[in-house]
Amino acid sequence: MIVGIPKEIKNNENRVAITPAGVAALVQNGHTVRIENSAGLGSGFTNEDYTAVGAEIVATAAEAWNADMVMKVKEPLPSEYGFFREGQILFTYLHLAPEAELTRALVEKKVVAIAYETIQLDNGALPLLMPMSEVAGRMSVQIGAQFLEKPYGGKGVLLGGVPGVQKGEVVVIGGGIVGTNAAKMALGLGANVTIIDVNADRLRQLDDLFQGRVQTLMSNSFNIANAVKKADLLIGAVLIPGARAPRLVTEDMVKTMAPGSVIVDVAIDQGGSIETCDRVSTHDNPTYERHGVIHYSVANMPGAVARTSTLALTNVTLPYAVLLANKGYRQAIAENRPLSKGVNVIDGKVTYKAVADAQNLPYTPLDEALMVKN
Ligand SMILES: NC(=O)C1=CN([C@@H]2O[C@H](COP(=O)(O)OP(=O)(O)OC[C@H]3O[C@@H](n4cnc5c(N)ncnc54)[C@H](O)[C@@H]3O)[C@@H](O)[C@H]2O)C=CC1
Ligand SMILES: CC(=O)C(=O)O
Repeated sequence: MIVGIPKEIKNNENRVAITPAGVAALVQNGHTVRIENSAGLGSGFTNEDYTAVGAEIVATAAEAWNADMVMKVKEPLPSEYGFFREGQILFTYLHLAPEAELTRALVEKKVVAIAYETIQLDNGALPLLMPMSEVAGRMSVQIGAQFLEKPYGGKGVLLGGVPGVQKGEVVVIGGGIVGTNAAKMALGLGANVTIIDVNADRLRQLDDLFQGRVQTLMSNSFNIANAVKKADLLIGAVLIPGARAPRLVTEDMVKTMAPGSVIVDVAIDQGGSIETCDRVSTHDNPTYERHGVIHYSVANMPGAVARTSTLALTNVTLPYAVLLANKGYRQAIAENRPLSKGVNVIDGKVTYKAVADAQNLPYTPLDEALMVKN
């Protein structure tokens, strides 16, 4: 199989979908890997690092997209839709729920669109989302701490306080991977931390994990309103896999926050969990203000720490890429249930229910979509 690796084009997206170790594994399995010129530089990998293990370097995006399987990091942008072709495997983060235009293009071009973020183990874990959620969760606190500083427009609060002075209040909504990693960092800085989740068992686990050093709260609008009011730093970290993020923090709640407080809505890639996070921001221009509160809603946070993120991401994507390349998508998804959950669009049909529901499109179960072709 020919595997294509285009250079990422999203704002400040410095990650790349494959490392030299990944190229070596695919080449050893008899595949051809085409990498767009300088695609790895943002993560510290040169063309020579790739050619040394058998990759071909191609000059243009069109040549990298001319492949049986295209591996990327972020969702394709409109300038890339023209490269799609029928039956091509696209293996990347897609976050289709808030992306009507991209979903339409994948359906129309009959791409086999496999989303990293919906590959799911039988225990519910999302193994290809997890490492980037670890990164973004950890980053959310360092970013929040920076924007709380006066020169960055914040209220001038040090999250850890100092002896004799109140600590900062960090409120995290969603106690999964992002939320847990945010809490670890916030506790490390010495802040007071509250985690809100809808899953009572998860709250129990978090209480055990942090040995009572975080305040856990059940997610409901009463508890959220009270917590948001006192937050110096509010972090949005909820997820319902594949679905548009639930809007849990209303504009009225944001109005109760003190001026110069900071919101980091990590869940913006699924449409955002805070009503006033009404746009996706970029690393170039990451913040905007609503009701005196600084809002940060960058959808590719890990792209800023690309070396760490590329290594962490490709550790988990490579085994699935090798499986897809060796067996072809039909056999690979028939044999591997977690991988089959990653299939969002196939043969012009939306096969992930939460995506179909979010887009008001017909939903076709994967078995049915595959049967039609047989
Ligand atoms: N902006 C960025 O650069 C990045 C964004 N993300 C995004 O961060 C979000 C969170 O990801 P993970 O932590 O990996 O997900 P996760 O599945 O590990 O955790 C989500 C948590 O949200 C909770 N939840 C669901 N509905 C809720 C509600 N109504 N109230 C309170 N809690 C609720 C769940 O019980 C779960 O504990 C996702 O949208 C993910 O795509 C992840 C990495 C990078
Ligand atoms: C998860 C995701 O969308 C990212 O790492 O950019």
